Amino acid sequence: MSTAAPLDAADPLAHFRERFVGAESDLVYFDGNSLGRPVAATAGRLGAFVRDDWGGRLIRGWDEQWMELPTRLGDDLGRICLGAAPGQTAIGDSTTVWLYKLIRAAVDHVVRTDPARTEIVIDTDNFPTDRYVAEGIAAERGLTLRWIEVETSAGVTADQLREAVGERTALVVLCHVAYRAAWLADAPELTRIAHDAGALVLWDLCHSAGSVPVALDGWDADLAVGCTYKYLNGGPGSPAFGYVNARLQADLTQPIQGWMGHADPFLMGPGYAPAKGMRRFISGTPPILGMVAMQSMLELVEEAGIEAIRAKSVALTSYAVELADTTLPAVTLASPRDPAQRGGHVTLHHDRMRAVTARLWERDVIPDYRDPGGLRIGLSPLSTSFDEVERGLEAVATALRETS
Ligand SMILES: Cc1ncc(COP(=O)(O)O)c(C=O)c1O
Ligand SMILES: Nc1c(O)cccc1C(=O)C[C@H](N)C(=O)O
Repeated sequence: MSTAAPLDAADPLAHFRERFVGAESDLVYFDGNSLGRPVAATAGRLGAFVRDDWGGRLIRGWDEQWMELPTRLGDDLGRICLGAAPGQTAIGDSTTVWLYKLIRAAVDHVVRTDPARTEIVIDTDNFPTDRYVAEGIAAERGLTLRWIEVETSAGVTADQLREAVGERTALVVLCHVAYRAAWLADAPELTRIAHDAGALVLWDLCHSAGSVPVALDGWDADLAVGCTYKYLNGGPGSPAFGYVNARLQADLTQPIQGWMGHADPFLMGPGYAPAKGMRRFISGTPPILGMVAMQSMLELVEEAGIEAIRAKSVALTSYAVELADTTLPAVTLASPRDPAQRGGHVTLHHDRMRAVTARLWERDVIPDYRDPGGLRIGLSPLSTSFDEVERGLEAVATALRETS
């Protein structure tokens, strides 16, 4: 007997599902934490943009609205998902490029004011691009990386960070939700620890923006980055966002000083002079087309409310854990059992999960696989039903049996 049906019947957000492309099909989508489904309204919105804005306004669109879109939409994102007051968030580039710009800007500022601060603290299970960018900047600026060793099923704890930071620390780079195990960091506490040591902290919000409430101003975070193609459903390669706390903006110089970050881009004068505020962190022409789709999702997130979205996310991941416990005895949970320590996905471990994932994809059940032996179940709260979770875990049980 289905245990999902009463959960779907009682779910106050269940009706949002029909507002996504493909939700009517039998496909089970467990990868909303890698690429969110399109919002149905996006097709019309893109068509209207091509016809009316791009096609109708042509280059006038820049003066009329596009120049301001990176910061206007950034403010919307800040209000709806990030707990960030206006003037601190901008959209553009990729997460990787934002990481480069903001890490470089931060360490240069700290080293300028205190040359003894020559270390970037980062954990071994941080997302590869974060680690690689930090390595590159350390080599470029003669800094050292101090690694916090983290198990693949956990994240950085307060004790670990306290031990790692000190008088040498310039910057701490952390993920709010770990990409492998979904460990949810205690961001306010970890931010406080970094600040007590005199360091700045950068939060990677890729796996939390749109799924887990974030309070950048409340945490007193310094910097943050994140993508918009996961829980913000902006589409493949949609532009990322960067946040710089207002109290730091005037002190930071970002390294890609392009014309769009200039105080007066159309002056086209001889030297670079950075714009005031968040605009100085923009480099080249903003990717306007790439910002169209995420607007549909931001509207849905605002309508549902990020706290209600988190409540559904906790219910979905808890249901997945419960089904795994009862129907997959050979599988171990690689994510925190306590929902307060878990983000929006659940990782189940078994040595055969790579083969299981391949089988599932052939059957229109789409999780993803991350070494070592992790089947990742990403549950996008507005587009995922409990029924989908139940059918997906039944398919995992079948595939595990077949591969034994
Ligand atoms: C935590 C985290 N940081 C960064 C990225 C990727 O950055 P980019 O969009 O630049 O590829 C991802 C996912 O791809 C991620 O999960
Ligand atoms: N960004 C991705 C891509 O361009 C291709 C394939 C997957 C991705 C992802 O988003 C992976 C994801 N960030 C992860 O947590 O593993």
